[in-house]
Amino acid sequence: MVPQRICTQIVDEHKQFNKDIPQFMQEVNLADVGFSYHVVAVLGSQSTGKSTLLNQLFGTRFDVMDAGKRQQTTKGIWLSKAQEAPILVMDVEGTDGRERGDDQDFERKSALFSIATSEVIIVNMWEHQVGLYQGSNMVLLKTVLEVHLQLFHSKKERSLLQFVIRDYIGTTSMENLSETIKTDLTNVWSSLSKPPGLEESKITDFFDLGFTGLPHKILCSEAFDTAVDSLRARFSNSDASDYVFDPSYHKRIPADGFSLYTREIWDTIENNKDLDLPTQQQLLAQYRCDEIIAEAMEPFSKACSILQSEFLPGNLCENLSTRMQDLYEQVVRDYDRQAKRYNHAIYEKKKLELLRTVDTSLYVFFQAQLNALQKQLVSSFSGAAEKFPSDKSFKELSSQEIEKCKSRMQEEAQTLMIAGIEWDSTQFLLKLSEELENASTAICEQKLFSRIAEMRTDVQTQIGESLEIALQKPNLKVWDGLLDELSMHRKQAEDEIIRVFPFFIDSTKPEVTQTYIHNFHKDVWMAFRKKLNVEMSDLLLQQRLRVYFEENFRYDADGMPKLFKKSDTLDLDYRESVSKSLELIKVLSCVKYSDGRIPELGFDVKEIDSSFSTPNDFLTILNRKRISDTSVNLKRTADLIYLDSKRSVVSTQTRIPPYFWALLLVLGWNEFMAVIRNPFFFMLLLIGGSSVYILYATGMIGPAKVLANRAAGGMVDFVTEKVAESYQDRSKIREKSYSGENLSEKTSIDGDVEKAALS
Ligand SMILES: Nc1nc2c(ncn2[C@@H]2O[C@H](COP(=O)(O)OP(=O)(O)OP(=O)(O)O)[C@@H](O)[C@H]2O)c(=O)[nH]1
Repeated sequence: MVPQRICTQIVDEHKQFNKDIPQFMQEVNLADVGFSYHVVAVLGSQSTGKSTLLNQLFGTRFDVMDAGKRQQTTKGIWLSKAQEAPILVMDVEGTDGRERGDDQDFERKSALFSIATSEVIIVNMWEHQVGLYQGSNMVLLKTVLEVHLQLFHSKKERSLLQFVIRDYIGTTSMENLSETIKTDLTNVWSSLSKPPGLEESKITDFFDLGFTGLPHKILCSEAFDTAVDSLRARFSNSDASDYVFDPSYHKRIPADGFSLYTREIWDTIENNKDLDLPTQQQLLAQYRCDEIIAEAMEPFSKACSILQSEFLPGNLCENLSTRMQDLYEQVVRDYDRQAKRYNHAIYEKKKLELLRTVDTSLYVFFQAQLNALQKQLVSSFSGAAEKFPSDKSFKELSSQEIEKCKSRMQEEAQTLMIAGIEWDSTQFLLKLSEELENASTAICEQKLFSRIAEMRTDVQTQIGESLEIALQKPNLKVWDGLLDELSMHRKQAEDEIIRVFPFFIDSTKPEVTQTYIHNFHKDVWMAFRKKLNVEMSDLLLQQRLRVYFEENFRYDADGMPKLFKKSDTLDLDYRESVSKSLELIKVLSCVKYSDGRIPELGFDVKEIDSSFSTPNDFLTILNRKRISDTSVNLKRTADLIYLDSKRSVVSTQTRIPPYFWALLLVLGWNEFMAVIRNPFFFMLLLIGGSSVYILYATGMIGPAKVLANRAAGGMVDFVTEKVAESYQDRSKIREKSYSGENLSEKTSIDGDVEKAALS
């Protein structure tokens, strides 16, 4: 354990203030006692037993002069703590010291310092000094009191001047001695130059005066001890009637500010400035309050950092309200505990500053929490709004949901409010409201758009299919049906929009609905027009025109294929079909009714393209050049088809003339009848016919033909070989017989070979 330091030099003999006083205050356990301490100082001539008295009175251990010498012991101002009471005791260098000669600067400054900082000033003097102007320190007191009066008149602080008469013999009563001192003091006081308004003031307006006599310490030691004991009781027993520490004497400087306060006073005295104690106290209060705020803010800032680290972006922090309240209360408690003792106005002012800082720090969390909540509420609102039933008013459901979200926000803001701080949550509510409205509008529009897009897709799909079907087999009234169908779909969609809109949009604004209908018409028409461009591409158009031409040229009204027997019929049909096809090109070139009416678009074509001046421009598919090109191409295609048909007619007429069939019947009549009448041939014909039919029915006619061809080929080879062999044999016989052959035999063989070969 560190031994308690008994005393320290608060101001050394070189007038330097000790910087270790705060540490000293800690060591003597006075740093945290607040106002519960007292300050006593002793003034008096050198070697008048001041230190001896203090040591015996308060249990201090100030240096005491060796009895054999007569020289100064106490240098500067020493500070110690009374052994059994929270009293700071200052032992001040004696006045009139020969060591300093005529330099009275230090004794004046130390005396001023003692009066400015102490509640009780013990003025130590020998009995024989009483009545002496110099010896009783009256000169010093005059100077000190004059300055004191200048400084204290506004504050009206009081102190006790406790005169201790040493070596009091008792021959002169204490009353007489005290009266003498009072008279001297009054004289001194009256001779002071007083500040304006204090001309009539008395010394007793500022000082209480006390007088005590102490017997000779060495000669009457017992009496001395008894007198000191009774004097000590006056310093320690707060219940005693003559207790010296009247509350009005206290300088109202908390113990933790004692060092700073006394240093400031010493600096001011040392620099010969006017000692403005109230200002000093305010400065001290400001300084200390700032220090206390810094101390209180340290744990607060740490706790805020921890809290901040727990604050994940977008997430709500649990128990935030309680934690903020705790932080707030803690920092205020920490501040109040120490700062409350200082100048009240400064304390209040600094507290406001502290609260502002705390407010700003905590407001960040308040803001973050409400922002996170806002995000969550907007997100949950969007989720709920997406699922709103489509048969109920979106606006109504949305308003209800928005109100719920706002109430939740209000509730949270209220919960986060800290007692002592007023935060305005209006802006958060407004922002939330705005975000929710935006989200609501966006979802509403998106739902509406998707509903309209659905309708548009339906219409486009249906009309697209119809268009494809119609153009696959076009006719001269191809647009009539399509336009009627388009008109019907548009009407249905329009009715649906009028039915659905009030669920989403304020029904009191019909112009909004009309805008949507208008746009819908435009979109459908544009999609229809786009589809037309695809379906009326050159390739598809040529194909379709060719089909149309062929339909007219090669098929009759019932859809049956025509059999051209005469060229003149073919020519007539060709001319008619070409004419119809050219007319179809004209019909297809522009989307309008067959009676020439232009369909109602429902919008201005300039909205689509400013180059369009009339609906006709928008509805025209084939311009004049395309009509011309398409007509030329069609003519070429038609010509080819015509030539093909013509060739077919000619070949049919030239290949098998009808008389051939008649001749065949006449010439082959007998053979035909012979086959019919002969059962064997008839059976053979029947079997052969059936076989051919079966082969035909089973699709084996092809393979059978191949087999037959191969078999026939093999047979021909075989017969050819045999005939060749036979010719070789006969040549040999001819060579042998040389003669004996006749012409008739040769002719007969040749005929056989030829037959065989032929067969
Ligand atoms: N006659 C007399 N002498 C005393 C008394 N008390 C102390 N002394 C003696 O006076 C001398 C000075 O005592 P200190 O207590 O050192 O006096 P001081 O006033 O503190 O001296 P400085 O600090 O040097 O001014 C010592 O030798 C003491 O023994 C007393 O009551 N009467």
